[in-house]
Amino acid sequence: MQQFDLIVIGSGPGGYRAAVLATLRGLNVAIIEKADWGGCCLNRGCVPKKDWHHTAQLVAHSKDFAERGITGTLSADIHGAWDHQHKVVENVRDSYTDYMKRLGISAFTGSGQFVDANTIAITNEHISGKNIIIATGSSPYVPDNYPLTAGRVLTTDDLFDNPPPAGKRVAIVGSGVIGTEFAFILSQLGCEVVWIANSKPLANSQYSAPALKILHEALAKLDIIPRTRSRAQQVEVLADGVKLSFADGSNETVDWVLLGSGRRPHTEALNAEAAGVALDSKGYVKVNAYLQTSIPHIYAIGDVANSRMTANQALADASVAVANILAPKSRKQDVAAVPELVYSAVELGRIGMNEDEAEDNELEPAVGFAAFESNPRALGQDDINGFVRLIADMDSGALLGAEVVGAEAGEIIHAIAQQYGNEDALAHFASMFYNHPARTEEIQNATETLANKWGLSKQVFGA
Ligand SMILES: Cc1cc2nc3c(=O)[nH]c(=O)nc-3n(C[C@H](O)[C@H](O)[C@H](O)COP(=O)(O)OP(=O)(O)OC[C@H]3O[C@@H](n4cnc5c(N)ncnc54)[C@H](O)[C@@H]3O)c2cc1C
Ligand SMILES: NC(=O)c1ccc[n+]([C@@H]2O[C@H](COP(=O)([O-])OP(=O)(O)OC[C@H]3O[C@@H](n4cnc5c(N)ncnc54)[C@H](O)[C@@H]3O)[C@@H](O)[C@H]2O)c1
Repeated sequence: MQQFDLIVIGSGPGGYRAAVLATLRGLNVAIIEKADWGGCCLNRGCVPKKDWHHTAQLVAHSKDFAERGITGTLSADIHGAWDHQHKVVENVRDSYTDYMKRLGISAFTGSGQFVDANTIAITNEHISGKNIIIATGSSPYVPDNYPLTAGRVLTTDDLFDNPPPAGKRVAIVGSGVIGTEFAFILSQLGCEVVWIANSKPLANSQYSAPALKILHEALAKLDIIPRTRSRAQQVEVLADGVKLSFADGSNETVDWVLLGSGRRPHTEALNAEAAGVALDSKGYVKVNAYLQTSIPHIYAIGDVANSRMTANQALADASVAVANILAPKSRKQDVAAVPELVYSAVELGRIGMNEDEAEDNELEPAVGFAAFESNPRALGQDDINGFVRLIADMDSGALLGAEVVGAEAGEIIHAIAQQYGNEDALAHFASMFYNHPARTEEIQNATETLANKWGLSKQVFGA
């Protein structure tokens, strides 16, 4: 039986990152994948979604092209967009597998199953590990009344696994992150979107009221048919479409349905009980602050262990787990320090606490604010929606959290994330040198409002 310092089960962002990092730090590593290398994020999540988001943005921005002296009309084709993301995904997957090979990581194809706390069975063989990381991700949740049907009722996994179905009228179900992102994306890719949502977009998120206002206004300008505060009671797959019936007697007939109804941790066929690994009541693998499961040398990371199901979290978890394998209990997970992003009609990013959480922690939040509406870069891009908002503690001047709304929020957030947790974050934002004109300059402007309007001059500019 082959012996390894570390066996990683699952090759999504969590598992892949853990395997690479552990190898770079000198461990002898095996990784097991039962489906596509790269997991949900690469094959059916972040990577193809961002490819489509870019296409959707090009279409959305083209409405302002005439003002820039660019003439002609643009139209989008979801099938062409699907082909594009497919090529990008294949390209990234090749580079992932090639890098693992070059690093000498032992890659096993098949389903990994615990035999005991150190042994994993894969199809016809057993391997043994001193440490094991469970990184088996999540699967889409399909409500009972939605009959999954090829070409008619789809999860996002189905949408990226096969070319899109025929027909332009699409019902999107759910107002969480997937619903909010795909309502925008599909509406720009030539679909007629009927959005079936129980609440307003991202109503259950930590984003502030000003952030949600900008998002809701931007979505309201699109040709989306909203069915807010409604849930389909009955869903019938017909020969030529899908009929959704509602409690008030009304109905909608569409060509196909896309579900954004949540995801569930994936532990199916893992046989976790053979190793003594405990799950919680919702099916997540139970972990402590060091990401150890109930068996100390077995760790769990990413979607399978954390209800904050993002690639960013899985990547962060991988660093924490590997640090603790190398030096036991040396690094705690800090969920608040991991940025979260949403890619819709506007980009939204956040990190740390919002004002409510700050108050719940008996802190007094001060808000530094700078909008993109007068930012020269944003004006030149015809895209002035959004702002940078910094939440600081009135007493200490510590940076408690931040929000970036608008174009490139997913890049700008890094300048803030880099300083999150540093005592002198505000002084750093005020004194660092910026590229001009750039959207990131609004971090400096927001910091200066903390000095001017909230009396944090000493913390921002020094004595
Ligand atoms: C449509 C969509 C868009 C998204 N966009 C973003 C985004 O923009 N930003 C972001 O941060 N997050 C995004 N996410 C979330 C992100 O994809 C997940 O949080 C992330 O992939 C979780 O990583 P993971 O490593 O925990 O698991 P996964 O990526 O789910 O990978 C787990 C892997 O383990 C394998 N596996 C499972 N069981 C076994 C077993 N027993 N043996 C062997 N292999 C096994 C699976 O086949 C899978 O490949 C998106 C998700 C979706 C669905
Ligand atoms: N940008 C990102 O980081 C990103 C992008 C996409 C997905 N994800 C992650 O993937 C996971 C899944 O996303 P999601 O949007 O599907 O989940 P979600 O939990 O954010 O939203 C689920 C939605 O489905 C609705 N819903 C639940 N049960 C239903 C039912 N029976 N009938 C109708 N509607 C129902 C809920 O009301 C809610 O609106 C999330 O954890 C999310 O964080 C992250």
